[in-house]
Amino acid sequence: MGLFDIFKKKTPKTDVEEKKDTAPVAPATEESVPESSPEANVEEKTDAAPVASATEDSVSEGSVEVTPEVKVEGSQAAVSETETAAVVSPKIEKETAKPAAGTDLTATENSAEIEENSDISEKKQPAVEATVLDDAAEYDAGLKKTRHSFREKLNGFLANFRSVDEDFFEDLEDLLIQADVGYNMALKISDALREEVKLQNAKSKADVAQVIVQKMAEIYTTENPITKQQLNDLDPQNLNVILFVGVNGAGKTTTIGKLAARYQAAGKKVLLAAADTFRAGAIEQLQAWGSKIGVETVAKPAGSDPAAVVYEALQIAQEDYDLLLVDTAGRLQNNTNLMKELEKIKRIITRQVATAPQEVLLVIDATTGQNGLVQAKQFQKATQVTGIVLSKLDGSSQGGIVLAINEELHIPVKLVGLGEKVTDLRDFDPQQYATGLFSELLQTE
Ligand SMILES: Nc1nc2c(ncn2[C@@H]2O[C@H](COP(=O)(O)OP(=O)(O)OP(=O)(O)O)[C@@H](O)[C@H]2O)c(=O)[nH]1
Repeated sequence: MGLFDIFKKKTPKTDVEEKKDTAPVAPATEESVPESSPEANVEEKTDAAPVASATEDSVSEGSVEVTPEVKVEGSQAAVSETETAAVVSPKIEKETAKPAAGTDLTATENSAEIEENSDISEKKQPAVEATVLDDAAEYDAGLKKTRHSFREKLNGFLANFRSVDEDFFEDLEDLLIQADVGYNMALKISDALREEVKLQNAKSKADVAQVIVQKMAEIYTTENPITKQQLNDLDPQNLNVILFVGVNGAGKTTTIGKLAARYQAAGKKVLLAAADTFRAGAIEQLQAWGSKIGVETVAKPAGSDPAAVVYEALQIAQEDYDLLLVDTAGRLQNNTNLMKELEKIKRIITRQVATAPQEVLLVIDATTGQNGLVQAKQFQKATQVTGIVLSKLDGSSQGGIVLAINEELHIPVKLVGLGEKVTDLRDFDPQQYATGLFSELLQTE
């Protein structure tokens, strides 16, 4: 089979409009520091080793209210005036939540108020409406911008072509760096191309162009250890938890919505936890996604301790759910606080369910280029990321980021976001990715 055989017949493309999240970020005040929240005072009954922060040992508070039918009451917990209940929205039909063994949960008065203030719980659950493209068509459409940008760069590069000499390879390295593959990867590709050009005795501009594109496609599909790595299968014995981390606006909430819809369509019972209590509007955004796809969301008011949200969500999820997806803050007062908070959330999850989180997914915005790699290294230290979600590939003009991630982070890209619709999430498939990037170039050369 020749290299060209990997390129299948192209399918019609769709344009995807890029939209930026403009929600304001809460001011970085002491009062808004979740770790210093006065809310937590129900003790976790656990044998686990003590942990750093005071609130971590007392993460749960107040009551868990499953709107509106089920109200779980406990009695022993002391509840301060500032405590608030977690709400689960949208409305659910059957009783699902009972306190986990050893956890005391007390009803509070202001849970009703939260419910009243939440327009989310009043919303209907419309069916998911997006048209589903097949994977190849989705990759093709989603990578349109990247493809065009690479073609332009390549054409610009080839316009100056005279002969295959040292200058040629230096310029080629620049081209690859501009395409975001990273410096080391650019050198590797350039070396591989040196060999290939010699091997194929490519001398004319057209021949050389063909070799470049062929080799690039090959690097994505065969030569590079980019393997098709999907999300771990759900564990049927234990609650599955996927923790989402990443900077503000990377696409965490959107990815959670898309992934929840996917699992739900596969017959899994999914619960969302709104643990980004820091950014104004983040909770409502997740609830809106939940409402849209008919999946319940556990939330507390803005400024609550995120660990408490996760704790209560775990209690509910352990009773009756297959999967809990946890949204986290992308920004706190500073990076140290953020990383500490993520570590704490992760420890709480593992303490409740020893096998969880089964996945820690770092969402990287493909349009942020090499900055994404710097962020990734920080998150990796705090949470041992198991996979990357590369969001907004449809809005990126530099497709090389996939190679850079592979080369520098050694964390598999597991999912890609190819648009804003609920169906615009795909398992990362290097072959379809390469096809989406280079097919047109090969056809037109
Ligand atoms: N075009 C495109 N837009 C996306 C994609 N994924 C997310 N977005 C958009 O990116 C913006 C930010 O996404 P969010 O999901 O809110 O990002 P976040 O990481 O949860 O942000 P914070 O809550 O601020 O931490 C939104 O406008 C999304 O619609 C994608 O794959 N393609």
